[in-house]
Amino acid sequence: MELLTSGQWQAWPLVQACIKAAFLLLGFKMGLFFFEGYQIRMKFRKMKEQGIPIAEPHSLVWGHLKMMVAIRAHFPKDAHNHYAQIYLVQNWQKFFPGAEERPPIMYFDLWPVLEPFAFVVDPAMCQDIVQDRLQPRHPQIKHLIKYISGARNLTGWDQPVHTLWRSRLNPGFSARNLQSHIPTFIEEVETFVGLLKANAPKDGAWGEVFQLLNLTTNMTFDIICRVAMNLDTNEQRVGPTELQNSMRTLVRNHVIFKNLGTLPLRLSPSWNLEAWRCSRTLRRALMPRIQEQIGSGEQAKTQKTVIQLATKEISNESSTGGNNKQSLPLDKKQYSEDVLNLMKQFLFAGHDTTSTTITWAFHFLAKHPAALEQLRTEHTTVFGPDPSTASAMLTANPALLNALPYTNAVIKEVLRLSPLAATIRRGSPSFFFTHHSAASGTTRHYPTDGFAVATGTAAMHHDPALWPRANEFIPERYLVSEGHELYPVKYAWRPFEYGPMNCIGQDLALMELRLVLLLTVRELDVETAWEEWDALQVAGDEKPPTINGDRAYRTTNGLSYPTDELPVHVRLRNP
Ligand code: HEM
Repeated sequence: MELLTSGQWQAWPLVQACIKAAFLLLGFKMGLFFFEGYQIRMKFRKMKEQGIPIAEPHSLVWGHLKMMVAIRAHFPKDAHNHYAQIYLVQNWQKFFPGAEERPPIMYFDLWPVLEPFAFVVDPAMCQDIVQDRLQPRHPQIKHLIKYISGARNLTGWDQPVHTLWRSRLNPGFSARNLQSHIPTFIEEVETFVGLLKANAPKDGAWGEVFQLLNLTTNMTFDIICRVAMNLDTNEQRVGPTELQNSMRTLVRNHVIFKNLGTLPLRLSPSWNLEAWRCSRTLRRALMPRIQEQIGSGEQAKTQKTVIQLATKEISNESSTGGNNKQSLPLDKKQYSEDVLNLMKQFLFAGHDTTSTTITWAFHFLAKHPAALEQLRTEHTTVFGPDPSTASAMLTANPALLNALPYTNAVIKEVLRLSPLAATIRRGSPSFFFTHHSAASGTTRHYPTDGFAVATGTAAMHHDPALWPRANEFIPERYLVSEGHELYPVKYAWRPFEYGPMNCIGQDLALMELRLVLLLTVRELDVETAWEEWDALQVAGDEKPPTINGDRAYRTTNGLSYPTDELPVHVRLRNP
């Protein structure tokens, strides 16, 4: 007993010292944390003193946090942050009193929630950072995909590894290879049209309301699985499979920034377990097919998959000794792991994006009957009056899909008004933007050191200085000649970004969109059906939220799903 007491007594100073050290360490860390915050606030002050436009109000305590909260209060809680960007660019005079023109960059001090952000809203300056003086992606954008695809993927790699992998993967996404997949596209889109028709009564009346995003997602998932690795999961008929469920769980819950707000999630064991479980399901479903496809690199004669073509590129690199391509020594196990990560990235980027855009296309067309009529007229002119012959004509002559200028213009306008993504690049001490102001005749340098530099695509796409009648749906913008007031400013349209890290899947997405419109709009009317939908929801006194009077707005769900995944009803046009 005595021994125990004396043992406790001896240990006590050590325990005390440890507690003291822990408190000291915590205090030191807290000190560093607040010092970092103070430095950031002061940096903004200094920039303002140097004449760089800084949005107001900027306070020493809150930075721009209060301003952002006030802007967000204009919109429903689940509205995408694109609306805050658009609000800023359309009301810039409020935030930059005294400025002669809309600043080309908007700097935001959101510490401690996010690191300092620089939103570039000038198309030429965006080009500078993504193309002319290409800067690497910022860790935040790499973090977005981390829980789906790890660190080794096209978003994770910097130069020169990125360049090498792009050259291996580009053939699979080339227009030529995609054309060879036209029969696959047609088959999947016809299934989609069949499922839409199943929701339309035979007598030409409107059918029951349903959520369109579910059908578009199944279709785009089927297409990307087949094009990338010849995997036919048949989500449209038998889905959602475990594979798609796991991918959708990851997209819904695990595509997050690394910031203070997401810290509780990132520390949560159940959240991490969910990510791990989904990744395990994806590996089990995809790896056997990947290994099979790597082994059959040379075999497929027509309709080559992305994996087969990448493997072929690699064998060409080895046979030419890797020459000027900075080829990496190929470790087969590592190669399969890299391909797995890439396939997960393609499945993610290749289904959610296009499916969301398709829902927006139907939304805008339903609201603009004149544009819808013109679209139908173009399809009839090119493919003849009988809609049921379009698929056969296209199979015989895939180039017809490129002969639809109005359809293209509609898709471009949909992507302008509802862009999905942008890029974030790393700022650096040596990278300054230079901008000449036509209003003041002055040239100014804008710093990027310590900033996450984002292209403000949603803001630019709605900027009245770049797009006359910016909020209106006008496909004709892309059809007028240079000199016309609607003629687009160069590089102002950037839904797929530009430069060596632009969207690898843009041709695939555009083909899917064209084909869906071609095979749908002459067969069916697709209309949003909010009244029916709202009547089915749990009744409450609160009126459902809207933006600019519209029930359909971009939400924070997925990449920017429309509200309630766009409830629609459909009817046959030729019952
Ligand atoms: C409407 C549809 C789509 C939109 C709006 C879109 C948009 C974008 C944007 C803006 C980027 C650039 C991000 C950055 O620079 O950080 C990007 C990159 C990427 N997209 Fe898409 N995308 C679409 C469809 C697709 C499809 C169908 C695929 C198919 C696999 C795909 C795969 C990718 C990949 C892999 C990257 C990274 C490219 C690289 O780093 O080299 N996307 N996309």
